[in-house]
Amino acid sequence: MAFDHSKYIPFQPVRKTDRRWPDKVIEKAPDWCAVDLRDGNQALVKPMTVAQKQRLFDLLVKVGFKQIEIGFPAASQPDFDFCRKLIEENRIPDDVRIQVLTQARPELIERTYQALEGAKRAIVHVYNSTSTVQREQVFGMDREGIKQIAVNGARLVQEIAARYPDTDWTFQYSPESFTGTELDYAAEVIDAVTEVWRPDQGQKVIINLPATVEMATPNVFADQIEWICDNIQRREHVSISVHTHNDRGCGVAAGELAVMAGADRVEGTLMGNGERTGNMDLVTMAMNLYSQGIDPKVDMSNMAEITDVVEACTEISTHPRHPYAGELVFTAFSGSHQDAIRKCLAYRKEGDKWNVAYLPIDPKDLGRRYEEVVRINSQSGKGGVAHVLERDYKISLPRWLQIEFSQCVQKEAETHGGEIDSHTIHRLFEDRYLAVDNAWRLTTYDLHRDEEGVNATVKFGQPAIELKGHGLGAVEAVVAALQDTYGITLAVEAYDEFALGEGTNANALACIRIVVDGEIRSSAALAEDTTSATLQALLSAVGNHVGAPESVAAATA
Ligand SMILES: CC(=O)SCCNC(=O)CCNC(=O)[C@H](O)C(C)(C)COP(=O)(O)OP(=O)(O)OC[C@H]1O[C@@H](n2cnc3c(N)ncnc32)[C@H](O)[C@@H]1OP(=O)(O)O
Ligand SMILES: CC(C)C(=O)C(=O)O
Repeated sequence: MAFDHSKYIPFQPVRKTDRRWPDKVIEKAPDWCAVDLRDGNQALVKPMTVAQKQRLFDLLVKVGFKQIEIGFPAASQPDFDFCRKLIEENRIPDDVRIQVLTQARPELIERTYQALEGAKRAIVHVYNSTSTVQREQVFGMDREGIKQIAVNGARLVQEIAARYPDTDWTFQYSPESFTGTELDYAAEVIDAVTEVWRPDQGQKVIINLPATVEMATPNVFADQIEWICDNIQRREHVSISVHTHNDRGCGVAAGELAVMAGADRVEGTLMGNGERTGNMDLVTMAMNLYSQGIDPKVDMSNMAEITDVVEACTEISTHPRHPYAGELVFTAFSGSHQDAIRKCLAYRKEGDKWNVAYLPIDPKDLGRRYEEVVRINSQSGKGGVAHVLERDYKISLPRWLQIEFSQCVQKEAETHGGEIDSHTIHRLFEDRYLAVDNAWRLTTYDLHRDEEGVNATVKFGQPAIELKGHGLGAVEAVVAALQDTYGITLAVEAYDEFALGEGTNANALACIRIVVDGEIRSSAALAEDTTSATLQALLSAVGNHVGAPESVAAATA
């Protein structure tokens, strides 16, 4: 059997009885390090050109990242050239520290420093694999041998740095494949490295703990981080960094739980590009903090620019459901969601804290528009349809007409499939309710009130027909005239008038529902004033039932 789960070994949980991280709450942003130009780049089908790297670097600086891993200069000429370009062309702002990666191999470390010559400040990041699988199967070495690679690398990093005293150096060590490494052994290697570097004597040191491959649930990673923080020497003198991958889809969760467990720093990439299923997504984690009222210390307000640049440099498109960044992440198609969003937005007052159902953050904060929040398809309801007409055409519908019209929109959506845009919704409304048959087009009206009510005269159609009637109000008077003239029974079930907002040609909208000879007819009309709109809506509704006015009048006579 090819699909055989029994060939996999379950991950062993960390034996821990003093777990504190589950009760912690993140209250401030960690130090961020963007590794798009290194881990992101090494995972691309087409690694970035120097020009693409420059564009992405400039974006990372603009967004506010202060530590940026720019590549693996000893591994490829473009990475080396890019490092030289940044330094020689003085393109690194004073508050930004570039970071470069190297394996713990002498020739690579030498070349790394050549790439960094002249840098004002830099992080040299050296790594070697420490996991059981790598020790046994890749390096064929025991624990001591692997530790020696780390220690030799650390020594060389320190020695060569001393040749460049004008640069402000930070050293970073990663026990690569940390998640597959026994914790006591990881601590032993880290201690051996910090014994060389002596952060307690003033050297800036970062110990980066990678989930090179995400192997367990994020709580297990948090246990590993808390354990290391509790058990390494010189903890208070080093910055503990994490670098998570997304193999199980929990890269961000692991990063967040690791911060709860004591990590000071988080490495990741914009939109999570990186090896296999990607790196920890900086956009998501930063925006998760933001949505909790925590300053993420990076500015994601121009999300369109972030996605544009990342897409252009990685040649990977953004998933429409990508948290905070995807095209559809602030869009509701479902009727009940649309209804709740519409009501919450209407309820909200200037200066209120954000508390809108179905929208974890205000889309405007990321440069998005409320227009894209409600979009209509066959899953939508009356609230959404009403919202679109209000938003785009300043047309407010009474509840009874929202119910009726949304069924018409839904039928259209079901017939054609997919989305119905706002223009089509408006056209459907016009065709179904606003269209006026010339034979029933109101030309003039005259209303006189006396003690017994209103005497109404209406003229409509071409050639003009004039009707007179009497009633308690204008509508009742015209209803009476129509009943008498056409021999119909007519009752008005509902009618509503609205003054229209700015930006429309008419000033008033009237909506009416009548029962004529036992049948329901609804209509609406736009006009200069509410009385004209109401009378026109009434004539149109009657016309829908009666047909050509003269012939019926003649037949009745
Ligand atoms: C988890 C990560 O993301 S780590 C970053 C990984 N990034 C990359 O691999 C991209 C850049 N790498 C490269 O371009 C190349 O691998 C290079 C230039 C670094 C090295 O290239 P080469 O030496 O030609 O080949 P290769 O990578 O296969 O070398 C592996 C050798 O390095 C050793 N090695 C691997 N990692 C390390 C390390 N961190 N420290 C010391 N030695 C190491 C291996 O044991 C192997 O040794 P062997 O040749 O005796 O078997
Ligand atoms: C070099 C290290 C930090 C790495 O990229 C990883 O382990 O994923």
